[in-house]
Amino acid sequence: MLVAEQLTKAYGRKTALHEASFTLSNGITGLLGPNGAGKTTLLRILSTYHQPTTGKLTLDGVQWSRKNMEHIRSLIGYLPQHVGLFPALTVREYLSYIGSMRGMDSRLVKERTEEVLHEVNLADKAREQVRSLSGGMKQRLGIAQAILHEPSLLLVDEPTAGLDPEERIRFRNLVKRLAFNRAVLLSTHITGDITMTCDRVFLMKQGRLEAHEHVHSVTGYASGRVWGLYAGREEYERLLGNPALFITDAAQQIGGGYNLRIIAQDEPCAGAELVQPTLEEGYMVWLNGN
Ligand SMILES: Nc1ncnc2c1ncn2[C@@H]1O[C@H](COP(=O)(O)OP(=O)(O)OP(=O)(O)O)[C@@H](O)[C@H]1O
Repeated sequence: MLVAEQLTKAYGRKTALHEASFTLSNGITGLLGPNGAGKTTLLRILSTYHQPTTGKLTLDGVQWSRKNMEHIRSLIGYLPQHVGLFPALTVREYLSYIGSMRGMDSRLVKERTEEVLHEVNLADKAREQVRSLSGGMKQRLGIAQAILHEPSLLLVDEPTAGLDPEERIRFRNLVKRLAFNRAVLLSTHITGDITMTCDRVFLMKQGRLEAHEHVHSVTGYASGRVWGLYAGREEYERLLGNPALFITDAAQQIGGGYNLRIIAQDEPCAGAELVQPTLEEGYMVWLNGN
């Protein structure tokens, strides 16, 4: 378990993270926030890449310090937004290289390489060059390098951006499986990834972190404010022009009309009915401070 107390990070005069306190236990915690909210800063601190300006971190009972950083690093796996994958190596060579760079025993590297190749479903690609892999396979190889040393904390930064739907689902299931016996922090802009995989959610805005024990409590921000309505083209256009409304979905129906979902304080027009909000709608209400 990771315990963070009052973590702050300043880049010169810019405070990118303000006194964040939270715990991470087994399972997946989603990290959601707009561009510039401080998500990558937080992940870089937790991956030991950056030092916090102030604050305290404890992982599996061990308090972080310069002296025990090597031990702490052995407990953490990190898949950054852009992972350097050495295109000319084969998949197996790449994992062996990462293992030896981490100072793992060579027999253990061999053993773990075969295990993780199966875990991420790349065993049949072991002899292929990294450059020949698809985007989704590269992301799975990124996860393989992150779990090679069996970390208890796995940090994943925007893993499914750019993946096709099948690879996205495959990736979600992989991370879900990995979270049975470790804590995973998953930063993403895709609310669907969080709804499908996460137990808890951290919301971040302007460097401030708000921890939610359940995805439902974020959804709750939009409770009583999301309206469903079937509208014809003209009415849809009229509603689009109303700045007090926020249309979150407009699925076109076979008859030519639209099934709209609208965030609004009050009934946006006659016939609209309150509907169950989604995580995305709860997040939008939270983000705009309503
Ligand atoms: N090395 C740095 N030096 C100065 N400011 C930085 C540095 N890294 C990040 N920042 C600033 O800190 C803030 C948080 O940035 P960060 O990259 O952590 O946000 P983010 O939530 O990950 O954004 P995105 O979703 O766009 O990746 C931003 O205002 C950014 O400009």
